[in-house]
Amino acid sequence: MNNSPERASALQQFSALMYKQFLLFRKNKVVTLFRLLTPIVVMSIYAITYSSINNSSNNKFYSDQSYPTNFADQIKCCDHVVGYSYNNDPSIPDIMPLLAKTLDMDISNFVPVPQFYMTNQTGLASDSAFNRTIPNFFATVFINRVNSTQLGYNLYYNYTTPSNPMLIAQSLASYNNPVVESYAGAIQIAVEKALINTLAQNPDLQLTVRKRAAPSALNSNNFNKTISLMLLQPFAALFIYFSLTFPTIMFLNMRAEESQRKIRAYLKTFGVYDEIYLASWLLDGMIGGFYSCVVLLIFGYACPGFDFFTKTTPSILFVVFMTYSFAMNCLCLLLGSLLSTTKGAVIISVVIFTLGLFTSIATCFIGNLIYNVYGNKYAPIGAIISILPFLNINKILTDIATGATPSFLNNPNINSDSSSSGEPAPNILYDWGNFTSTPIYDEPLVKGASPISGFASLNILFALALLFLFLAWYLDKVLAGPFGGSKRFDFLFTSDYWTPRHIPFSSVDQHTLRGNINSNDPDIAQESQNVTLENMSKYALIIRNLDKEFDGKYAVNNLSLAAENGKIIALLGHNGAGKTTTINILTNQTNPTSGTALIYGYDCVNQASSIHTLIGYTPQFDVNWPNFTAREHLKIMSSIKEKRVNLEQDINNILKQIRLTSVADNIVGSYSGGMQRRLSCGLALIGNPKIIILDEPTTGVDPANRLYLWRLIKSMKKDRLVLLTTHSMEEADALSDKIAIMSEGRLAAVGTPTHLKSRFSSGFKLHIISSQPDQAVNVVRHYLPTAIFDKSTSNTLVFTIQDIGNLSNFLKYLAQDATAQSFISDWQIQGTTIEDVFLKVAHDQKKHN
Ligand SMILES: Nc1ncnc2c1ncn2[C@@H]1O[C@H](COP(=O)(O)OP(=O)(O)OP(=O)(O)O)[C@@H](O)[C@H]1O
Repeated sequence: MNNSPERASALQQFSALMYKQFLLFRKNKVVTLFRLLTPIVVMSIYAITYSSINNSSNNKFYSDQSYPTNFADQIKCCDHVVGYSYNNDPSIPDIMPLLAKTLDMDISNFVPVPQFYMTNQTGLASDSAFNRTIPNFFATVFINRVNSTQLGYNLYYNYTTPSNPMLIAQSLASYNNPVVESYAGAIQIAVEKALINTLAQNPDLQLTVRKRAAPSALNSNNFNKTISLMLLQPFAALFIYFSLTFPTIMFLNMRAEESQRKIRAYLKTFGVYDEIYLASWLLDGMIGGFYSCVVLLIFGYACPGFDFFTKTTPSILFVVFMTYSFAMNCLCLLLGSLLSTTKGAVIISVVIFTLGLFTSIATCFIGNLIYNVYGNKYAPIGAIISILPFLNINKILTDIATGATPSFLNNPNINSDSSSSGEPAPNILYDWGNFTSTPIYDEPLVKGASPISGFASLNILFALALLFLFLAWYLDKVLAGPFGGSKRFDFLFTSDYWTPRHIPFSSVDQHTLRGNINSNDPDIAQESQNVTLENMSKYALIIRNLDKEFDGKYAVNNLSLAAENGKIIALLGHNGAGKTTTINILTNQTNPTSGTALIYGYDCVNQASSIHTLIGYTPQFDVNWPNFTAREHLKIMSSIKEKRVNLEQDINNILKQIRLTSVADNIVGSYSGGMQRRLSCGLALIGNPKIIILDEPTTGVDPANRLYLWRLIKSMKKDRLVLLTTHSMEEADALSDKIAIMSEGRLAAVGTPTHLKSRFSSGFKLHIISSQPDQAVNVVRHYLPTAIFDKSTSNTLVFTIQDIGNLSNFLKYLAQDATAQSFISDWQIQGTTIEDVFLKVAHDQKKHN
């Protein structure tokens, strides 16, 4: 074919498919938001949780609360408010008035308690302050002189004071009642002031007291670190798993949706390279993976509490995250080749995610106990973990977490050493050396196991990713799609795959003609003879002895057919007659069991790449992306199909032909059924194909749109062959130059509409509407004695007239005789229709079988 369009290059197809991925990203807002926001939201939750736990260790209460002063009024529950006791140092009694003054209280509220409690403070705490077996105090102060320059004191207070309603309410609120403690804090400060004034021997000495975090075990140097380690070690890996896995699950659903909408199969008819199709999805997934990886690293290094990141060599994390993303994307592509529905994808997604999540949670809690599954009696579990990426990642994350954030949960030695020695902790605890060695674990807990290094697990992950990718590619070619099977399962071992066979015309003639089942039918016998070498150049389409068997049943049975350029050929047949299967063979969506189909001399099986540029195809159903516009559809499909020169101009021409120019930039989901059908026909026009195949182009279309489509189809046949299937006999009659009727996969009749009508003509049909049917029958019998009475419905009578010899006399009678007009109100004579031919052929076939 000199003027056949040039197939699009792999690069052009790739950029067209990436444009499609970009549109999916831009237009599927919900999925895109999930993919973009998941890592941000998940890591934010971690960071917020971390900082709130971390901040809670700073003592909020002591740092910003101001203390009350008028104690006497407020602590009415207590008889004496403050009890005190002191040893015999004479200066100590002077402290109490100072104390009362600072607290703005009457000295009568200060009551001495027996010396006994001074030596048995535990007893005092329980008896006085808590059980109140002695007069009711809010607080009790014990003061004693340690030496000439030091005064010591103890303060006990009661935070369950019951008789004051205010305090009851407060004490119910919490054990460490902050309000009660604020009074105690005020008393403490007052005691400190009084002691200092006493020691300084200056009662007027002004002191400013700053409240700082209370000395507490909670504020030891180690605490923040311990909390963060406790938190990080068990849960950081879980958050990372979630951030990396969830977006790939969304990715799987997008890919499955393309199969469900049959877009994948449709793209094949445009000649898309399978490898390019997979590559476009893979790149999309990897961009998503890279994005998640960057978000994780930004959070890890920018937010406090991510020792998992800051103590690990960054390149390890980058490589791990990207490899996992690669493996998951490849797994999703494999599942995408296996699954044909989004429902299936959702079910698989839930299983994957739940399994991975449980494993992640389990590894967070059991820590390095997970290593028990390597090399001892649990080894089969280890093998399963290794071959499923969403489980394997949890093992790798545990390797890193154990090394980078050694908490006491997993590795008490490392933790306690670094905190108590006072030496600064090293910046990186987990480097490539650690990553390539056996992970750190507790010997007693991991007995008899030999855990593989994180790097070894990563290698397994990578190798599996490659295997998944290969299987995705292989199954995409081999598995039965919506139009039947594609390649043989052993196609890789056939020479045709590696060195495609170009069938020369001459070889076709050497095929032995098999006797057609209807070979005694002259038209069919002639059709079989047409497909010979001499006639080969005359025909655009040659189908010769074509068979397609599904599970032992022939969908196409020994079909031979030829059609010329510049014509419309209609394939008719009942449901299941084999029309669509024939089309699927011609469009290289399924392989024939035997036989040959040639389009302009190119073999539909072995020269698929040429076939795809020669044909334009409209499937039985509208295949489209509902969120894309007509212009976007045409742009993508054009760039996939042929080498582009004037893309915009060609698109505008097609839009004009299918009358969608004014709505070209509206999304296809908003189109009516007729408009979508027009777009499907427009997609068949892409690349000025030499043969256009339309599978039921007007099914479900309203009369106005159907008329328009008829005009379009008629205009399509200029300089090309149009092959259409239809269930509308009227359509076949109006449009086609040749009709082939199929029955049970076989050719049952073939010829021009006129030829078929005359060959299968059963005569003319006479329809009479009469108020006196009996009289009408008598009149017909009189004028047309050979007419056969077919049927009567209500007052309509139908006759078949084979001998038209006396017809003119009868017509004269009907037109001129007044009596005739008195009981025959209307009449019509109709020639044989294609519907009559079809029914006759079907009837004959039934008889024959
Ligand atoms: N992938 C397949 N697997 C098994 N059987 C199939 C497959 N595709 C088609 N068939 C069978 O082959 C026969 C022909 O089907 P085909 O779809 O070609 O008929 P058709 O003439 O196009 O029917 P319709 O007018 O309903 O579209 C039917 O019996 C059908 O069930």
